[in-house]
Amino acid sequence: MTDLTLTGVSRWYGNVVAVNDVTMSIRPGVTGLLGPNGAGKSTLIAMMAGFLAPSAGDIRLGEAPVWRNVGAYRDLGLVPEREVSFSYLTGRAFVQATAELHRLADPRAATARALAEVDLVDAADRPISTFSKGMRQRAKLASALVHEPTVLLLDEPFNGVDPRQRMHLMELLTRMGEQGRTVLFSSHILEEVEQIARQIEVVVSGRHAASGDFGAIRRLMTDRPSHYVVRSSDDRGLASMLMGLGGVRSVALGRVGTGEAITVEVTDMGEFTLALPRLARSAGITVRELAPSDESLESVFTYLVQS
Ligand SMILES: Nc1ncnc2c1ncn2[C@@H]1O[C@H](COP(=O)(O)OP(=O)(O)OP(=O)(O)O)[C@@H](O)[C@H]1O
Repeated sequence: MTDLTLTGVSRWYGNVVAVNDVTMSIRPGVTGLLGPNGAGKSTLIAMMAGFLAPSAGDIRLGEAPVWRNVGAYRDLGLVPEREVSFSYLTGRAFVQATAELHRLADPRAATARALAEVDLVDAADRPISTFSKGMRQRAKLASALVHEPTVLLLDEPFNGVDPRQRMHLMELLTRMGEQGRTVLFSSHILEEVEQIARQIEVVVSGRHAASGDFGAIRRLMTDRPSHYVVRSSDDRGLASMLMGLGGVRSVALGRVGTGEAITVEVTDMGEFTLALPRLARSAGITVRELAPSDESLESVFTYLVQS
């Protein structure tokens, strides 16, 4: 019942394909949705929460579709990235308004329980405008939890939150996962995801690029050969030298995109990206471009090692 299943989900805005044919399952426990800015994380989360219709494909909570299904909304809680618009409200009034919107039997009691759950009881009667960023995130979390959803979706919950509050928020999410909830949060920072997510789903350029625990994703990235496109002041000279370089499996010269370039298949990208500039410099060749040649796991790996 608490599994969220996405099948062939795409979403486009005019000509922009924000999410491209994503199929994945989110299970109980904490899952991290990792990807660089603009990867499509917010769009995916809005669709999973039933706030945005997929342009194609299907999202289900258990057996039930989430789009236009009031029953599914009762099981879903969303912590959006944007700030609370009504920050003149107290934390309590804000959370209670959500409880009333859900038509809960006892909105006051539900509000008190949600505020206690996120540790916001002492500050609950202050306006949200006086809260720190971390406290505002917790107020949004209380509002998302007030109807006790089984699935909790959080869009960049750690953005701008100071380290102490971040730890606090991480503990809260871990606890929610341990309670058997399905918790999914997005982030563009690997170490955040690594710290609390049992499962990591990587999205890059709208595509589902990798899935697994942190170790599995690392292995996936490093075990397979990667392809690079290299452009330089002397492609022919550089290509012949690259053939003798450790970790290089094949070298080809030819047309790539709008011009000539070297395409290199490497088995050890770490060694290759260190050795290439040295080799070029020793021969007086200028490297103009070094880029992964496709949009899939290579670029994810480049992204992962950069962050
Ligand atoms: N309402 C919209 N209209 C047009 N394009 C949009 C809209 N919302 C998102 N996009 C585009 O869709 C792509 C994915 O955006 P999205 O916000 O889902 O990514 P993201 O991974 O959440 O990024 P960020 O971390 O920067 O918020 C981007 O290219 C973005 O510019």
